[in-house]
Amino acid sequence: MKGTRHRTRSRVTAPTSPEASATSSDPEAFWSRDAAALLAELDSGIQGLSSDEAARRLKSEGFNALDEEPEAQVVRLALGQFKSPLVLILVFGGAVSAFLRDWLEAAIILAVVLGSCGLGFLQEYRASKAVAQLRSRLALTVNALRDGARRVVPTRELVRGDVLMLSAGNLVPADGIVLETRDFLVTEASLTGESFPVEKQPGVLPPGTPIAGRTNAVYLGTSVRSGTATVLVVRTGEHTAFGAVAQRLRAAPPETEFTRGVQEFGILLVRVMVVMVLFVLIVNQWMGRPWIESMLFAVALAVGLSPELLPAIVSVTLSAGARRMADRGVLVRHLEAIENLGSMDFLCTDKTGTLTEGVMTLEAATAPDGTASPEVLRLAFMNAAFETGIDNPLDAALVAAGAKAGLSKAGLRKIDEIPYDFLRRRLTIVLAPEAGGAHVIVTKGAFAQVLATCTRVARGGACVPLDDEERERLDAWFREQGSRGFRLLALATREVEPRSSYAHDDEAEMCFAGFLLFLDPPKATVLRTLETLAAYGVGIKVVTGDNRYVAAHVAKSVGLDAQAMLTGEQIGAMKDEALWHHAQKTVLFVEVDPQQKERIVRALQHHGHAVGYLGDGINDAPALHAADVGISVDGAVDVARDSAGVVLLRPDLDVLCQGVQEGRRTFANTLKYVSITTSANFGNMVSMALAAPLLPFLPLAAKQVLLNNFLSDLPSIAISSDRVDEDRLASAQHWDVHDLRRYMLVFGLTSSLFDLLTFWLLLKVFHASEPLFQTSWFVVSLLTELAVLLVLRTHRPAWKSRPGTVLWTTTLLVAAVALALPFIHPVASLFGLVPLPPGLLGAMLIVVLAYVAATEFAKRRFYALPRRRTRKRRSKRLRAPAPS
Ligand SMILES: Nc1ncnc2c1ncn2[C@@H]1O[C@H](COP(=O)(O)OP(=O)(O)OP(=O)(O)O)[C@@H](O)[C@H]1O
Ligand SMILES: [Mg+2]
Repeated sequence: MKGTRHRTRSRVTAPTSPEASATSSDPEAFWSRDAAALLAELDSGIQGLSSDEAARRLKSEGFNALDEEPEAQVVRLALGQFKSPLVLILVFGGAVSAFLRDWLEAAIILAVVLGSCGLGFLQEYRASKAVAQLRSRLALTVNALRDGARRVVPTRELVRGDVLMLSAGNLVPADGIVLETRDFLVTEASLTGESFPVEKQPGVLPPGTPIAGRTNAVYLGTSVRSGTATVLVVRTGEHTAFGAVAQRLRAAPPETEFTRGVQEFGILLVRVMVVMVLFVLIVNQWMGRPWIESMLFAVALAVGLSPELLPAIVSVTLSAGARRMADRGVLVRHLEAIENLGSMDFLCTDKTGTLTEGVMTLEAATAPDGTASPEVLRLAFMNAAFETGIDNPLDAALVAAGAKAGLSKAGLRKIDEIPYDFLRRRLTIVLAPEAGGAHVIVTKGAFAQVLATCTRVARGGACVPLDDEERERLDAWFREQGSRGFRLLALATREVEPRSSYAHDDEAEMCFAGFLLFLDPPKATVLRTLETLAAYGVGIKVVTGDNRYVAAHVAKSVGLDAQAMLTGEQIGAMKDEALWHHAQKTVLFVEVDPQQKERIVRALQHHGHAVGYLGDGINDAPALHAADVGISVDGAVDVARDSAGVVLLRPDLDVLCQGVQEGRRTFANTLKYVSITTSANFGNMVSMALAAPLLPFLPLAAKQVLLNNFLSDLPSIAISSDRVDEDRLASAQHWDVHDLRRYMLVFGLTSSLFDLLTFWLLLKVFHASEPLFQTSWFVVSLLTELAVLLVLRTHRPAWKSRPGTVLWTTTLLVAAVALALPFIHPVASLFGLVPLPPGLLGAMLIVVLAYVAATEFAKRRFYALPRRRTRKRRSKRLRAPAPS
């Protein structure tokens, strides 16, 4: 199932030909133009625009954004309310009444249609507003040159002619041409489908170059994998290559397990409805009733069965959940993510910043033998201070420690930089004295990866050959410090003859200079949080690029089993089948690269688990994307935040526990609405269909059906804020249409049984006339629908679970209206209701009470039974075929 979803997504993001639209909207093919000419044409310069000019352009060109105009959104939402065939049927019914000059009937139908559409619209509109507001709190920014200085500018406010500085982890915010690059690799999978990063360099290309070959241009929707670049913005917003595609994408949002569940369920309902409506129509015809009246009745029935507020309820419930989560510091970017958060049963997490504080301090800079070394500190400081890649806590700690020791960049010049990447796991800076002289290559990085470049080792101020014995000694020291909880980097250097540029193969024949020891202690609260998550049935797995020793130390100190470990090397050697098997049992995945992080997530999903992934780096992006719910933190790089469905405003796992709870609560309430209203409606349908041939008249007039339906919907809306029992929050929940069908049958038919009893009482005992019969049933069916809501909202005995305040107050209110309506004069006669004699009313109330008791009993049986069944279904899930 997960596989399908992913396929949908990747298809959605890999359009066939953005090419055509890109060239047709702008024939000038900017990749074939000289950078200087483009700058001149866009009236810009290497220093960027002035802020006045940028403001002027923003006014005339519009925002650099692909979102819909607010007005268009309102119209789409409003029209969406009439999309349902049921509403159309109803409108048709109203038109027929009008044609027959039955103005009152027509007006009532129209009022009900507008009433429920209006209600649906209002709720959905508020929900979408809330989501938009939440999203805007995560607005992206970019470094741009304005007034000749580097400024942080919201990407929405970029205009043609802006000059940007992009670095690893950034999302490319517009289309443009690169003016200057440094090992600048861009992932363009969203545009070209190519998953390997492409290197970009300034240049001029033939106009006919296809988009995948335009190595001098960058495009909105792609992301920077490594290195840095200066970029001139040439096209923004809808004029970008991605903009043209995004128009098409908006029509088809990605399908999730949740939306698919809702759809499947809708189809089931439509089927039941068609059968019943036909049955009613045929029977009424056969009994020779006036056809207009019976058609209106059938139509009203159809409307009655459909949970027409479902879309509104789902979005209201989810957005109410989203708002509550936002108050607790969890921002939801896609509403469906809430449901997925609630169903998550494995959480994979990065180490730094989630399990640990994420604020590194440099504890020591040592020579290879472990003695303190100011020279190693100096070199490490230079490496970190000249580095221009993504901001990271290791480099920040080195810069801070160096500054504290009085070091500065003065007197040195950077010749070149070989940026950090997740496969090499090292970062190289080439330095030279301002005054001139030999170049020094300074490399720092993960121990094994730095040692691999070394053939010599520093000893007593000189470099001596590195033999096996010395390697063994270094390794032993590294292991020892790691197990003590130190995060460790190695440093190596080499002097070379001056050259203008350097490449990867210059990281060779280096001299091992020493170690850098950092401390990043585990968070104080993590232990408790992990225990809470475990109590919720969420298993924790740590997935880190860091080395096994320090990872094991951290894992142990937060109470995880550090024995169950797999290394990146082992995973690399494993076939997928083997990984499926091992991933479940492993707690600690160490020394893994970004692709392996993704493989681990997929391996867990293969067994039917709903997997959450918590991470903050570019190296986490593929895994975040693959996970059922990607979770990132506010300070994360753009790419990670953009791949995530949920963003934690505080980098604190405790917030996450609350998020899981909130997700489960939201999901439980949505499910309550769906299961309760459909079983109640289903019961009513069956009763009416059966009653049609048995009764001398229609059990309810069409307008009464509609009013009844409208009134019973009111408390349903309050379900979104209902309380949820503790025991329902204790385990992950899944959408299950089979269960729903069974639910609908059991409780629907229970209600039908009592409806038939009511019919019998009314006809045979009270010999009720048509208006009296209809009024009684109007009141009874409304009261039973309300009562059943209070019974079925909990798995416990109804009296042992308190409903939410809004829910019980609206329920009482509507019940009062139901009882009073037949006595309120003009309204009652408008809807054909008559006052009920006390004896009849009493009898009806007894029926309602008996019905409530029966439902309570049926509920007990229903939830007592399925324990065995649940386990069976779960194991079926486990055996589900492989997602690919
Ligand atoms: N700026 C840097 N300079 C040099 N080496 C680095 C730098 N950043 C990371 N490394 C090395 O690469 C290793 C892997 O880092 P990476 O950021 O890929 O891990 P991660 O999976 O994000 O780990 P974590 O779980 O700690 O966040 C680090 O342990 C470190 O040895
Ligand atoms: Mg990380």
